[in-house]
Amino acid sequence: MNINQYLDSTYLKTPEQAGISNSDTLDMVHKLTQEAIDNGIYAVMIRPDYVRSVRELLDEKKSNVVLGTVIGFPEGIYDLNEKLREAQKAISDGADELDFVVNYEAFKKGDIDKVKEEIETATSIVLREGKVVKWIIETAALTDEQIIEITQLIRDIVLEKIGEENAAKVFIKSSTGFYKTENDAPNGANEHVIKLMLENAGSLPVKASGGVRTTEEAKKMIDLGVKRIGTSSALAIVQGKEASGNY
Ligand SMILES: O=C[C@H](O)COP(=O)(O)O
Repeated sequence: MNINQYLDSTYLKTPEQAGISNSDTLDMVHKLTQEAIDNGIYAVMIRPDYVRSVRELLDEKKSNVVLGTVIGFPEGIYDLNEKLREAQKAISDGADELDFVVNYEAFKKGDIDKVKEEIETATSIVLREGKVVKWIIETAALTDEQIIEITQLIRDIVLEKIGEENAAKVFIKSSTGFYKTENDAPNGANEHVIKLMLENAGSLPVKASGGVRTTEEAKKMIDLGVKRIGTSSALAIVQGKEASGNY
């Protein structure tokens, strides 16, 4: 098992969240990218603001590290047009993969038509551009029943409306890593929620993200059947070190 090829190495904090300047954030993102190049990590996952610059760096280094970004991050509540504008810009800036936060608040309120529309429309557009799409469902905000229901909803839209031949390019992803739970309870990927997702995703691949910190945890996720892991501890994972999140 080559764990490195399962990893999306992420840096998703805004300068304000990290308490650093925009240019220091850009330096962090470039450092993350160079580490991915040097360690054969599959992808880097960064905020849309930095896509163009990282594309230039990857092209300059003739690297085939995949470039991913996040859309509607982290709350998922932007309306569809705003998400599509952000996605189109990210694609024209050079992103290969787009991780959308699903409007899980609308889903929880029962506004299923709104959620269906964004999944179907955005997925079609991203696939038409030849890119990969991932839907972040934010498991920590959902009950088990809701995790099952939204996983099945994404699966059914893809299989029935988009086409099974595209299923491998549409991931269902667990978490943003930014959701605040009461008492700082774990808010990301864990065996229980990942199993629920895998059992209900059909032929769609699952990406585990949020709180994956060690090589052992990463291996566990791969053994369960995930096809990708999003983590801000990618370097520690490939080096077999304990981490509290490199970034
Ligand atoms: O999409 C990936 C997540 O933001 C990673 O979360 P993490 O910082 O807990 O590893």
